[in-house]
Amino acid sequence: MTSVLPAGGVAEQPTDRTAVRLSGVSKVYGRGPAAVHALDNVSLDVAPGEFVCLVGASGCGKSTLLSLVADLDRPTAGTIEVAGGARPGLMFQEPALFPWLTVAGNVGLPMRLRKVSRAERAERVAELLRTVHLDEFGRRRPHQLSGGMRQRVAMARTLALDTPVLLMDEPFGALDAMTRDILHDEIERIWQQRGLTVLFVTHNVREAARLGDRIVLLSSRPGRVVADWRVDVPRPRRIDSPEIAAIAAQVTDRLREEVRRHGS
Ligand SMILES: Nc1ncnc2c1ncn2[C@@H]1O[C@H](COP(=O)(O)OP(=O)(O)OP(=O)(O)O)[C@@H](O)[C@H]1O
Repeated sequence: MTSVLPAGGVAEQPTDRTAVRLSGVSKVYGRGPAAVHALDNVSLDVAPGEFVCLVGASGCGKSTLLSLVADLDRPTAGTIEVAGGARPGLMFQEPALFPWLTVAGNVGLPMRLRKVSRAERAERVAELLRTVHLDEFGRRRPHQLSGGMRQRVAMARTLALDTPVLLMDEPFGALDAMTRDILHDEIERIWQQRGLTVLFVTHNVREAARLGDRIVLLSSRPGRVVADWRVDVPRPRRIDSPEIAAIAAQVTDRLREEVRRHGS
Protein backbone atom coordinates (compact mmCIF):
# COMPACT_ATOMS: atom_id res chain seq x y z
CA MET A 1 0.00 0.00 0.00
CA THR A 2 1.25 3.47 -0.74
CA SER A 3 0.03 6.89 0.15
CA VAL A 4 0.91 9.95 -1.85
CA LEU A 5 2.35 12.96 -0.08
CA PRO A 6 2.23 16.46 -1.49
CA ALA A 7 5.01 16.97 -4.04
CA GLY A 8 7.82 19.22 -2.95
CA GLY A 9 7.93 18.19 0.71
CA VAL A 10 7.70 20.91 3.34
CA ALA A 11 9.95 23.90 3.77
CA GLU A 12 9.11 25.16 7.22
CA GLN A 13 11.35 25.78 10.23
CA PRO A 14 13.74 22.89 10.95
CA THR A 15 12.57 20.66 13.79
CA ASP A 16 14.10 17.86 15.82
CA ARG A 17 12.29 15.54 13.47
CA THR A 18 14.41 16.49 10.47
CA ALA A 19 17.76 14.84 9.72
CA VAL A 20 18.24 16.43 6.30
CA ARG A 21 16.40 19.45 4.96
CA LEU A 22 16.64 20.94 1.50
CA SER A 23 14.78 24.23 1.10
CA GLY A 24 14.35 25.73 -2.36
CA VAL A 25 17.59 24.21 -3.64
CA SER A 26 18.65 24.99 -7.20
CA LYS A 27 21.90 24.13 -8.92
CA VAL A 28 23.16 25.58 -12.17
CA TYR A 29 26.48 24.40 -13.62
CA GLY A 30 28.34 26.97 -15.69
CA ARG A 31 27.09 30.32 -17.00
CA GLY A 32 25.45 31.91 -20.01
CA PRO A 33 24.04 29.88 -22.89
CA ALA A 34 26.07 26.81 -21.89
CA ALA A 35 24.64 26.77 -18.34
CA VAL A 36 23.11 23.46 -17.21
CA HIS A 37 20.14 23.76 -14.85
CA ALA A 38 20.53 20.55 -12.88
CA LEU A 39 18.12 21.18 -9.99
CA ASP A 40 15.28 23.64 -9.66
CA ASN A 41 13.74 24.68 -6.35
CA VAL A 42 13.96 21.29 -4.64
CA SER A 43 12.53 21.13 -1.12
CA LEU A 44 12.74 17.86 0.75
CA ASP A 45 12.68 16.83 4.40
CA VAL A 46 14.11 13.52 5.56
CA ALA A 47 13.23 12.43 9.10
CA PRO A 48 15.83 10.89 11.42
CA GLY A 49 15.99 7.15 10.80
CA GLU A 50 14.13 7.40 7.52
CA PHE A 51 15.21 5.52 4.37
CA VAL A 52 14.42 7.70 1.36
CA CYS A 53 15.01 6.52 -2.21
CA LEU A 54 15.45 9.06 -5.00
CA VAL A 55 14.50 8.01 -8.51
CA GLY A 56 14.28 9.89 -11.79
CA ALA A 57 15.30 9.85 -15.43
CA SER A 58 18.97 9.81 -16.32
CA GLY A 59 20.59 13.20 -15.84
CA CYS A 60 17.77 14.65 -13.73
CA GLY A 61 20.15 15.74 -10.97
CA LYS A 62 20.07 12.87 -8.46
CA SER A 63 23.85 12.71 -8.02
CA THR A 64 23.99 16.50 -7.93
CA LEU A 65 21.52 16.49 -5.06
CA LEU A 66 23.63 13.98 -3.10
CA SER A 67 26.84 15.92 -3.73
CA LEU A 68 25.19 19.06 -2.37
CA VAL A 69 23.97 17.26 0.76
CA ALA A 70 27.49 15.80 1.15
CA ASP A 71 28.82 19.37 1.01
CA LEU A 72 31.06 18.51 -1.95
CA ASP A 73 29.51 21.40 -3.88
CA ARG A 74 27.40 24.48 -3.14
CA PRO A 75 23.82 25.08 -4.30
CA THR A 76 23.23 28.07 -6.59
CA ALA A 77 20.17 28.94 -4.49
CA GLY A 78 18.45 27.57 -1.41
CA THR A 79 19.74 25.98 1.77
CA ILE A 80 20.69 22.50 2.94
CA GLU A 81 20.73 21.53 6.58
CA VAL A 82 22.03 18.28 8.03
CA ALA A 83 21.11 17.67 11.68
CA GLY A 84 24.03 18.12 14.03
CA GLY A 85 26.09 19.61 11.20
CA ALA A 86 27.81 16.23 10.72
CA ARG A 87 29.17 15.53 7.25
CA PRO A 88 27.27 12.53 5.85
CA GLY A 89 28.96 9.35 4.67
CA LEU A 90 28.92 8.80 0.92
CA MET A 91 28.94 5.56 -1.08
CA PHE A 92 29.08 5.17 -4.86
CA GLN A 93 28.61 2.45 -7.46
CA GLU A 94 32.39 2.06 -7.51
CA PRO A 95 33.74 0.94 -4.12
CA ALA A 96 36.82 3.18 -4.64
CA LEU A 97 39.08 1.14 -2.36
CA PHE A 98 42.83 1.68 -2.19
CA PRO A 99 44.31 -1.41 -3.88
CA TRP A 100 47.57 -1.26 -1.92
CA LEU A 101 45.77 -1.40 1.45
CA THR A 102 44.28 -4.53 2.99
CA VAL A 103 40.54 -4.74 3.65
CA ALA A 104 41.19 -3.81 7.29
CA GLY A 105 43.45 -0.95 6.18
CA ASN A 106 40.73 0.43 3.91
CA VAL A 107 38.05 0.20 6.59
CA GLY A 108 40.33 1.76 9.21
CA LEU A 109 41.47 4.63 7.00
CA PRO A 110 38.86 7.21 8.11
CA MET A 111 39.86 6.51 11.72
CA ARG A 112 43.57 6.70 10.91
CA LEU A 113 42.95 10.11 9.38
CA ARG A 114 41.13 11.13 12.57
CA LYS A 115 44.17 9.93 14.56
CA VAL A 116 42.26 7.21 16.39
CA SER A 117 44.77 5.04 18.29
CA ARG A 118 45.97 1.81 16.69
CA ALA A 119 44.39 -0.37 19.42
CA GLU A 120 40.99 1.31 19.23
CA ARG A 121 41.14 1.22 15.44
CA ALA A 122 41.83 -2.52 15.41
CA GLU A 123 38.87 -3.12 17.71
CA ARG A 124 36.51 -0.92 15.67
CA VAL A 125 37.68 -2.41 12.34
CA ALA A 126 37.04 -5.93 13.67
CA GLU A 127 33.56 -4.87 14.77
CA LEU A 128 32.81 -3.22 11.41
CA LEU A 129 34.03 -6.27 9.48
CA ARG A 130 31.73 -8.43 11.60
CA THR A 131 28.89 -6.03 10.81
CA VAL A 132 29.34 -6.54 7.07
CA HIS A 133 30.11 -10.27 7.49
CA LEU A 134 33.72 -10.02 6.34
CA ASP A 135 35.45 -10.91 9.61
CA GLU A 136 37.60 -13.52 7.86
CA PHE A 137 38.83 -11.16 5.15
CA GLY A 138 40.63 -8.34 6.95
CA ARG A 139 44.06 -9.31 5.58
CA ARG A 140 42.98 -9.67 1.96
CA ARG A 141 43.50 -7.02 -0.71
CA PRO A 142 40.57 -5.61 -2.68
CA HIS A 143 41.49 -7.50 -5.90
CA GLN A 144 41.06 -10.79 -4.04
CA LEU A 145 37.39 -10.06 -3.35
CA SER A 146 34.19 -10.30 -5.41
CA GLY A 147 32.32 -7.14 -6.43
CA GLY A 148 29.74 -7.67 -3.67
CA MET A 149 32.45 -8.13 -1.06
CA ARG A 150 34.20 -4.97 -2.21
CA GLN A 151 30.95 -3.04 -1.76
CA ARG A 152 30.68 -4.48 1.77
CA VAL A 153 34.17 -3.14 2.47
CA ALA A 154 33.09 0.27 1.13
CA MET A 155 30.04 0.09 3.40
CA ALA A 156 32.19 -0.72 6.45
CA ARG A 157 34.55 2.14 5.58
CA THR A 158 31.58 4.55 5.34
CA LEU A 159 30.25 3.28 8.68
CA ALA A 160 33.70 3.96 10.18
CA LEU A 161 32.94 7.65 9.79
CA ASP A 162 30.36 7.24 12.58
CA THR A 163 27.97 9.53 10.81
CA PRO A 164 24.20 9.18 11.33
CA VAL A 165 23.42 10.13 7.71
CA LEU A 166 24.35 7.89 4.78
CA LEU A 167 24.19 9.03 1.16
CA MET A 168 24.26 6.19 -1.36
CA ASP A 169 24.56 6.79 -5.11
CA GLU A 170 23.57 3.60 -6.99
CA PRO A 171 25.73 1.56 -4.59
CA PHE A 172 24.54 -1.80 -5.95
CA GLY A 173 24.09 -0.75 -9.60
CA ALA A 174 27.05 -2.77 -10.88
CA LEU A 175 26.21 -6.00 -9.05
CA ASP A 176 24.32 -9.07 -10.26
CA ALA A 177 20.73 -9.52 -9.07
CA MET A 178 21.48 -12.18 -6.45
CA THR A 179 24.35 -10.24 -4.85
CA ARG A 180 22.21 -7.11 -4.88
CA ASP A 181 19.38 -8.98 -3.19
CA ILE A 182 21.71 -10.12 -0.39
CA LEU A 183 23.13 -6.60 0.02
CA HIS A 184 19.58 -5.20 0.28
CA ASP A 185 19.11 -7.40 3.34
CA GLU A 186 22.48 -6.25 4.69
CA ILE A 187 21.92 -2.54 4.29
CA GLU A 188 18.41 -2.85 5.73
CA ARG A 189 19.77 -4.67 8.79
CA ILE A 190 22.59 -2.15 9.33
CA TRP A 191 20.23 0.80 8.81
CA GLN A 192 17.81 -0.60 11.40
CA GLN A 193 20.47 -1.63 13.93
CA ARG A 194 22.24 1.74 13.79
CA GLY A 195 19.20 3.96 13.37
CA LEU A 196 20.77 5.58 10.30
CA THR A 197 19.13 8.09 8.00
CA VAL A 198 19.63 7.05 4.38
CA LEU A 199 19.26 8.96 1.13
CA PHE A 200 19.61 6.37 -1.64
CA VAL A 201 19.77 7.10 -5.38
CA THR A 202 18.76 4.37 -7.79
CA HIS A 203 17.56 3.82 -11.36
CA ASN A 204 15.90 0.63 -10.24
CA VAL A 205 12.35 1.33 -9.04
CA ARG A 206 11.97 -2.18 -7.61
CA GLU A 207 15.06 -1.59 -5.52
CA ALA A 208 13.54 1.71 -4.35
CA ALA A 209 10.30 -0.03 -3.35
CA ARG A 210 12.24 -2.87 -1.66
CA LEU A 211 14.31 -0.50 0.48
CA GLY A 212 12.56 2.82 0.90
CA ASP A 213 10.23 4.15 3.56
CA ARG A 214 9.60 6.76 0.88
CA ILE A 215 10.27 7.07 -2.82
CA VAL A 216 10.86 10.56 -4.16
CA LEU A 217 10.62 11.09 -7.91
CA LEU A 218 12.56 13.90 -9.56
CA SER A 219 11.44 15.36 -12.87
CA SER A 220 13.69 15.35 -15.92
CA ARG A 221 16.25 18.15 -15.96
CA PRO A 222 16.02 20.47 -14.20
CA GLY A 223 15.20 18.11 -11.35
CA ARG A 224 12.16 19.02 -9.26
CA VAL A 225 10.29 16.84 -6.78
CA VAL A 226 7.21 15.69 -8.69
CA ALA A 227 5.98 12.80 -6.54
CA ASP A 228 6.62 11.43 -3.08
CA TRP A 229 5.27 7.99 -2.13
CA ARG A 230 5.24 6.44 1.31
CA VAL A 231 5.91 2.69 1.12
CA ASP A 232 3.87 1.01 3.83
CA VAL A 233 4.88 -2.59 3.07
CA PRO A 234 6.05 -4.24 6.32
CA ARG A 235 9.67 -5.37 6.63
CA PRO A 236 11.32 -7.73 5.95
CA ARG A 237 10.36 -7.27 2.30
CA ARG A 238 11.10 -9.29 -0.80
CA ILE A 239 11.93 -7.60 -4.07
CA ASP A 240 9.88 -10.21 -5.96
CA SER A 241 6.75 -9.87 -3.81
CA PRO A 242 3.48 -8.71 -5.43
CA GLU A 243 3.29 -5.67 -3.08
CA ILE A 244 6.72 -4.43 -4.14
CA ALA A 245 5.91 -5.12 -7.80
CA ALA A 246 2.68 -3.09 -7.50
CA ILE A 247 4.48 -0.07 -6.03
CA ALA A 248 7.28 -0.33 -8.60
CA ALA A 249 4.65 -0.36 -11.38
CA GLN A 250 3.03 2.78 -9.98
CA VAL A 251 6.38 4.59 -9.78
CA THR A 252 7.41 3.37 -13.25
CA ASP A 253 4.16 4.68 -14.77
CA ARG A 254 4.77 8.11 -13.26
CA LEU A 255 8.42 8.04 -14.33
CA ARG A 256 7.43 7.12 -17.91
CA GLU A 257 4.97 10.01 -17.96
CA GLU A 258 7.76 12.32 -16.84
CA VAL A 259 10.23 11.05 -19.46
CA ARG A 260 7.56 11.33 -22.22
CA ARG A 261 6.68 14.86 -21.17
CA HIS A 262 10.31 15.85 -21.71
CA GLY A 263 10.57 14.00 -25.01
CA SER A 264 13.56 11.93 -23.88
N1 LIG B 1 30.31 19.32 -12.73
C1 LIG B 1 29.38 19.46 -13.69
N2 LIG B 1 29.51 20.40 -14.64
C2 LIG B 1 28.59 20.57 -15.61
N3 LIG B 1 27.46 19.83 -15.71
C3 LIG B 1 27.27 18.88 -14.78
C4 LIG B 1 28.22 18.64 -13.74
N4 LIG B 1 27.75 17.61 -12.97
C5 LIG B 1 26.58 17.25 -13.51
N5 LIG B 1 26.29 18.00 -14.60
C6 LIG B 1 25.08 17.91 -15.43
O1 LIG B 1 23.97 18.13 -14.58
C7 LIG B 1 22.91 17.27 -14.95
C8 LIG B 1 22.52 16.42 -13.76
O2 LIG B 1 23.55 15.47 -13.54
P1 LIG B 1 23.51 14.36 -12.40
O3 LIG B 1 24.74 13.53 -12.54
O4 LIG B 1 23.26 15.01 -11.11
O5 LIG B 1 22.21 13.54 -12.82
P2 LIG B 1 21.75 12.07 -12.39
O6 LIG B 1 20.27 12.14 -12.25
O7 LIG B 1 22.53 11.60 -11.22
O8 LIG B 1 22.15 11.25 -13.69
P3 LIG B 1 22.30 9.66 -13.89
O9 LIG B 1 21.00 9.07 -13.47
O10 LIG B 1 22.54 9.52 -15.35
O11 LIG B 1 23.45 9.21 -13.04
C9 LIG B 1 23.38 16.47 -16.16
O12 LIG B 1 22.93 17.12 -17.32
C10 LIG B 1 24.89 16.54 -16.04
O13 LIG B 1 25.49 16.45 -17.32
